[in-house]
Amino acid sequence: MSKVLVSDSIDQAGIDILSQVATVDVKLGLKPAELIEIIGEYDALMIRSSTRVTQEIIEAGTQLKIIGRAGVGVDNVDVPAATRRGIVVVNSPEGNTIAAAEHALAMILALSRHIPDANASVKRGAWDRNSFVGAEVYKKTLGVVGLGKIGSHVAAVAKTMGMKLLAYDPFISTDRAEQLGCQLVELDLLFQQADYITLHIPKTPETTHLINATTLAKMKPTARIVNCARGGIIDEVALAAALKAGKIGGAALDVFESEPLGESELRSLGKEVILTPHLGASTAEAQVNVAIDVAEQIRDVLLGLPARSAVNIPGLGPDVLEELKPYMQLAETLGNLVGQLAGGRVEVLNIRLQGELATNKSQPLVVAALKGLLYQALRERVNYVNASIEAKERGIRVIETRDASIRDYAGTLHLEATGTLGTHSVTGALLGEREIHLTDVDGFPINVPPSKYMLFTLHRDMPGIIGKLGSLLGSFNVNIASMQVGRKIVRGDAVMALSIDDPLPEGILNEIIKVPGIRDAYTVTL
Ligand SMILES: NC(=O)C1=CN([C@@H]2O[C@H](COP(=O)(O)OP(=O)(O)OC[C@H]3O[C@@H](n4cnc5c(N)ncnc54)[C@H](O)[C@@H]3O)[C@@H](O)[C@H]2O)C=CC1
Ligand SMILES: O=C(O)CCC(=O)C(=O)O
Repeated sequence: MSKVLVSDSIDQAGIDILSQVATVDVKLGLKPAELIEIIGEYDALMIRSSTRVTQEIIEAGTQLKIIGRAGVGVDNVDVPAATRRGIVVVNSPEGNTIAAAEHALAMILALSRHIPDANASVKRGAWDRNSFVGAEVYKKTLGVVGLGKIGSHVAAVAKTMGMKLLAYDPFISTDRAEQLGCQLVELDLLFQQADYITLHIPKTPETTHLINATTLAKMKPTARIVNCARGGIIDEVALAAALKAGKIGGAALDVFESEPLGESELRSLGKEVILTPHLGASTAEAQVNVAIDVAEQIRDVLLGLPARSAVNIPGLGPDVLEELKPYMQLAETLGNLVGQLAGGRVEVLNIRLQGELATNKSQPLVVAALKGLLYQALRERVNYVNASIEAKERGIRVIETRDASIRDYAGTLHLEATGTLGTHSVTGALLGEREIHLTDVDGFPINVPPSKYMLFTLHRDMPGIIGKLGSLLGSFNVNIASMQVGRKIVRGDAVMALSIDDPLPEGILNEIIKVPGIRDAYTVTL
């Protein structure tokens, strides 16, 4: 049975799902060295934001197949290191969207009405109504930086509170922003005009210290800034200095450059600063959502199925996956077949995506073809995560072409592999919605479903040759399940594709190519 380690606190709903397929160990608060010590025993690791999954931990996780982050941000996982090792990293892109958006909105209102400090003063026994005069958000301008899932929900709710909305997100269309009632503007304008600024962007090299002394200086002296996205997007030293100097009006932070927050000037500031300990996703509802979402994906991967929200498999979102699944199988089979026909070391793989596959959405098929191509060399070590990297490291040049104009099938895939032993090609299509068919081998038209064991010959189309090959195989006790010849002209060159019930016995290929008229023979196992 598989083993899963849960190293951060996860809702029981997730543990119950994992327990259907694995032994689950919940070990909270492990030190990095302790995690390194035990991770080698586990097939999967499930975390929230406290565990830092470093390259060292990933390298010690020799059995790891999947790392599941019960939340959105995977910045606590060394994703490139996991990708290199073929480990799938999954998250829950939507499970805590509402929770995080509501926390940001709560921060905006709490800052405006000084709720935390007013509450603390009453609890201390005071009744001070003068120190906590607030400001209304109605008709004020909210600047939303990052109009993704969380930013969009914040914008939608803020709109209903009567706020004017500005947004900055270079990857969002003006139409989408307008639908949300936001005016898309440049960042400088947003900084200059906003009364409230709320950050909903990932932490990347471009967004690190996006809020710094220079950008803070552009804001209104009354501006209040909220960060429920990621620590490090704000330069905390510069923020504390700006608040002290009255250059901005207030700040509410849920996330910090280093967590837990250590010594910080921010702690010493007054009611203009609100600090929460990374609570954005901490609602009962969100924790059930993310735990179920990620546990289901871990369960699926441990059962050999694909994950729906893998962050390190390019272009393989749930909708794409559903649509492409049968074609992924086709691409992988063709990759495996052409790799075996080519033999030797493949140097160039030409992939032609035809018909309905001639769109950019078909990119995962290229990865699937590479996975198939590398299967003979790497077996289970190659997967959708690392296939492209492995191909690159082996110096395989991948050339993709797209051609929308075919007639016989909705979509076909054509793979041509050139290696140290020559060039071979295969084409395949789906019959109905799922049945894989080979429609061409080395330029000869055929129409056969692939089978586990196959034999291909290149021969001269002449009387008696099929009988001779049949007798030879019979003398080696090889049972033929089906056979088809593909030729372009009568009595010219031809290809024979045979499905056989068992692997071809050792040495028989040499006998086959001695049959007069047969020029070459290849055996493959799919
Ligand atoms: N405090 C907490 O507990 C939680 C924090 N988060 C964090 O909230 C952030 C947003 O999450 P989602 O809305 O789910 O992500 P998302 O991916 O749906 O949206 C992010 C948006 O940021 C935009 N963006 C990327 N780079 C940008 C840049 N340089 N400038 C402006 N916009 C940029 C993207 O185009 C996208 O629209 C993430 O950092 C996530 O980790 C998420 C959940 C809980
Ligand atoms: O797991 C948590 O509570 C943190 C959530 C978070 O920051 C995220 O989902 O990106």
